[in-house]
Amino acid sequence: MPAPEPGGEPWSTTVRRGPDGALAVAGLDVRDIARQHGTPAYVVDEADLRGRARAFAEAFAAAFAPEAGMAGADVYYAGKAFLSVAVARWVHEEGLRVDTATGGELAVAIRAGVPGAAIGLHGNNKSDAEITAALEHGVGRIVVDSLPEIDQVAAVAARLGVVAPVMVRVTTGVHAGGHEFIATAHEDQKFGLSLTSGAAAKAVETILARPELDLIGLHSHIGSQILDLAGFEVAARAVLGLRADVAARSGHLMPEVDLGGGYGISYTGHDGVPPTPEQIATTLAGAVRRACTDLGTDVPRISVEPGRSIVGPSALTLYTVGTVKDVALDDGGRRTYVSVDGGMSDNIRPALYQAEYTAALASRASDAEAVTARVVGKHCESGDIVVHGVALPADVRAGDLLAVPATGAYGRSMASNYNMVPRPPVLAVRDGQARVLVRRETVEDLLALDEG
Ligand SMILES: Cc1ncc(COP(=O)(O)O)c(C=O)c1O
Ligand SMILES: N[C@@H](CCCC[NH3+])C(=O)O
Repeated sequence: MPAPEPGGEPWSTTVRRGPDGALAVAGLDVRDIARQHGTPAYVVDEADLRGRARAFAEAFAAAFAPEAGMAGADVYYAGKAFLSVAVARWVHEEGLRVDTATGGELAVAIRAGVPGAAIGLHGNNKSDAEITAALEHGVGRIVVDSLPEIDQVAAVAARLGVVAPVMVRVTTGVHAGGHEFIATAHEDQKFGLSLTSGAAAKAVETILARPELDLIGLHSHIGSQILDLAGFEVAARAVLGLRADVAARSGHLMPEVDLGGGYGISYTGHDGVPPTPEQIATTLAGAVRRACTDLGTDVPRISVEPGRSIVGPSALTLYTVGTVKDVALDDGGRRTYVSVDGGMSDNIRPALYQAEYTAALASRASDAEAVTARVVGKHCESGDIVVHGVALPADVRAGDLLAVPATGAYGRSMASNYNMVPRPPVLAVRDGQARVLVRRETVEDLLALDEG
């Protein structure tokens, strides 16, 4: 199938085709972007990203307002999807907090000036150094992921003379998401503490007995790239049930519950309709309200941690076409292999999750007939595929620019230097101007790490 025309998903909101058929992002022609900054490049549509962040902030503020009988909500942008100083600043300016999963992500949020109270720290294997950095910066919450971590956080808090605000990450058994490696709440995996085995309740009890720790709530994250909201409702009911049980046993009604991230997006325009922030917020608010009524508890303050749904649709990757090769298929058909100047080092998702993307000729119009094309990278690996199958004009040739939309999440953040390929820059475009958020790596950067 061909890529849908810009003006709708999976393109970011300001992408358009100009009069001569070339794509522009926020009014800037992709040929100018390529001339000024080279390819491959991740091109972030700043207004689009800010708009998505704002839409989440507004939708959750409305659905969880005290006037709606709720106790408020916080939206944490999950930095693992993509984090840079500018992006952390933008999302914070738009009313979001920042969720970090490592000391590195925490350092970016701190560098961006995000106040500690607006930062959360996750991780299934946090180091003492990461916990220390988080507590020294006064983070609003550390999400505890295992029983040994309770002593670890308590020891660091005691050393620093602070009380650490913690949540317990609960696995609810709800399995959702695009791929097994992406789903995170079923039992047989490394994250969180099981609800059914009693490990989560044990963690709660242990934390309540530690004066160095303040148990602010429970956390559930069920997976990623989820289009159907039903799993979130089931998980919400499960964690709210545990919260009510704990209150009945100990008298401590935790003030907060985090329902995680994981909202799906459109990658190809043919892969289902993603929920809007309003749909997500109202669905979750309804589920929380109903569950708390049934359980006879007050509603908690709710938080969520979307990453992909904020940054994913906001960026495209711009590549230059190199070799084009026609191959015969066993069924008698033909496939055109279009090689681009990047590949699995800038987007590992097709190789890792069989993720589907689409692509469009970006630097010109063509009325050539369409051929079935596979867009591949330049790495020494036959699985180095950027787009498994897409209709492209038959005259696609070396020097053309190709755009792959919806690469803002888990592209640059999971990029590698496989084959000593330097990682592409991240450019932000706004009002016809591009600026570098993260510069292009050079071979010299890579050689600088090599001590000989
Ligand atoms: C704990 C946690 N929160 C938030 C996210 C963000 O997920 P997504 O980018 O799918 O919204 C993830 C990743 O799936 C996660 O593991
Ligand atoms: N990195 C994954 C999702 C995992 C999200 C983090 N828990 C992706 O590209 O889809």
